[in-house]
Amino acid sequence: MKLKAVVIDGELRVVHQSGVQFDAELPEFRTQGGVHIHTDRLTVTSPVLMWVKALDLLLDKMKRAGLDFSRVRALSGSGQQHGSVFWRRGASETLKHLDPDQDLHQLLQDSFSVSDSPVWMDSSSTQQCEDLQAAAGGALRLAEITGSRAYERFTGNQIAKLRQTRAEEFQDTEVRASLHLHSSGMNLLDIRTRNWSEICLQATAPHLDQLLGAPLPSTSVLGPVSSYFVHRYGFSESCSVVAFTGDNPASLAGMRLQPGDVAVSLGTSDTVFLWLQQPRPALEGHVFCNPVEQQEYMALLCFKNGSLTRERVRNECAGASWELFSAALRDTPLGNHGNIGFYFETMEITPPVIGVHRFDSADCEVSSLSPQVEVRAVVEGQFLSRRLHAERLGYSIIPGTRVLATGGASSNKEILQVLSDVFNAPVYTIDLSDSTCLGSAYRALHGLVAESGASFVDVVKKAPEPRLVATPHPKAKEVRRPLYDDALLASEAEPCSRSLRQELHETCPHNHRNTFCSPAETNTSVSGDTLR
Ligand SMILES: Nc1ncnc2c1ncn2[C@@H]1O[C@H](COP(=O)(O)OP(=O)(O)O)[C@@H](O)[C@H]1O
Ligand SMILES: O=C(CO)[C@@H](O)[C@H](O)COP(=O)(O)O
Repeated sequence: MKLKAVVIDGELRVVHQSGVQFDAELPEFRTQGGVHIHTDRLTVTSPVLMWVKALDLLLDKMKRAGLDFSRVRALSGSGQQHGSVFWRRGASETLKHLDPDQDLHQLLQDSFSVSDSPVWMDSSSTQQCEDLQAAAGGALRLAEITGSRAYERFTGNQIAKLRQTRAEEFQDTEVRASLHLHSSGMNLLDIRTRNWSEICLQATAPHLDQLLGAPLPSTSVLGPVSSYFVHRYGFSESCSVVAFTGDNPASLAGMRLQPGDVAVSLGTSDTVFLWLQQPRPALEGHVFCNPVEQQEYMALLCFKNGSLTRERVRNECAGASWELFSAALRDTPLGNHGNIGFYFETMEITPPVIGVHRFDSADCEVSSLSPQVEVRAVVEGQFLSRRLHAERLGYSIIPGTRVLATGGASSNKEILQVLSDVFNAPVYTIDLSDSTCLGSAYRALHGLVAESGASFVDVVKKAPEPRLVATPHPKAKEVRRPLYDDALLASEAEPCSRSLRQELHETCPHNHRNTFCSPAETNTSVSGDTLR
């Protein structure tokens, strides 16, 4: 987990990159993977001052590297979606008078009413989610309004939890705002009107709209950069700040998604997302407002047990080395001789289940697999699940489909080969594994000209095309069927958790037990006009 920056020039070339790793460079906050997992295993937070201090360190690094801040014409950014920051009363006054001789983390040390910000991995607001769904007329109705049923990590439910469980801190809070401005991940925004939903506001906290302010289009220029950054780092007074967004929407911009593409982000979380023209919210997954086309949308699935699970298996089965992890993938065959696993080490988001289950080639649940087989089992199991859920969301893999991979693990060729084989489609990457940062830079550039009507596509047309990095093995198609069969068989095996079995079984609307329904049969393929 890092705070990262990318600077591009007018030709869209990357001219500077820097990063600050939370665990290693800010050890005083004692985080693991940038977070604290609390003893209930549901509450997951990050120290808010760690993020502020990381910004100090990042800007200092950029300055030391000789970046001429005075040439930066616009900046934008993105953050993990759903990280909630609670400012203390008086913070807006403090922000107006920042002394450029001091670090931000010193200046802002008393400016937050909650020192541990709930992050995207938090699952502790189930009660508030249930209350919100009841107030909205049910989970599906809430999904129709906000694009998602109630999710624990969404900011609205975190605000409701703070109000109910820590009334004093809530009263001491001045502006309740997510660190980023991607409002559709809050369970508060009506994704069609693009304004706050009255029902959701009322159910979350009275008069919340007055505290949140009006939601803004994502191309909005918020104003010039603060005088603190002008004096401390030498930014130009005319440098524009363009509205920030969530990391996944920024990544959609950075990869310049095209019709029929599916993006698979392998960051801390694994996410799968698509460009949508018409929202079709469902009980699973999310529909967000599109970050680059104001009238359009994006669909997203989020999987919590992604990189951290692969890391755990790497540490236990591959001597903590990605090279050995990759070698294990190279040395084991596609399909893993029928060995497969489901690794939901913490409460998963998609599907909402917990537990680790390994199955051998005879579909018997086993307590362990050999190290190499375990490595392939985790990666195949994860990608199998990503594909199953993407198809449920309406995604169909057709000739010409590209899988665009991004995020830290997309630098691993062997992992991308498994992705290509399981999706039976070619995998592409962009040169920078950090499409979120690149997308934020592209959005900053677009923000400068959006008012004059220039489209995002036009602004970024000179950007380099994604590179082909993996094509499916000729046998991928044949192997895919037993893979899916395995998944469905596994779903029937004892003592697999009931909800997991149900979850996998529901994948097939025809109630087939031991065979996988082809996408054509499922009647959920996306028509040409739903994908851009
Ligand atoms: N060579 C590699 N093989 C597989 N995974 C990797 C490799 N290098 C980094 N990663 C994974 O990438 C993850 C970080 O991805 P990143 O996109 O930087 O995350 P975030 O944006 O969430 O901070 C780490 O958790 C790590 O497990
Ligand atoms: O919760 C979600 C998406 O809804 C996550 O995707 C977070 O946005 C965290 O992203 P990474 O840190 O894994 O990129």
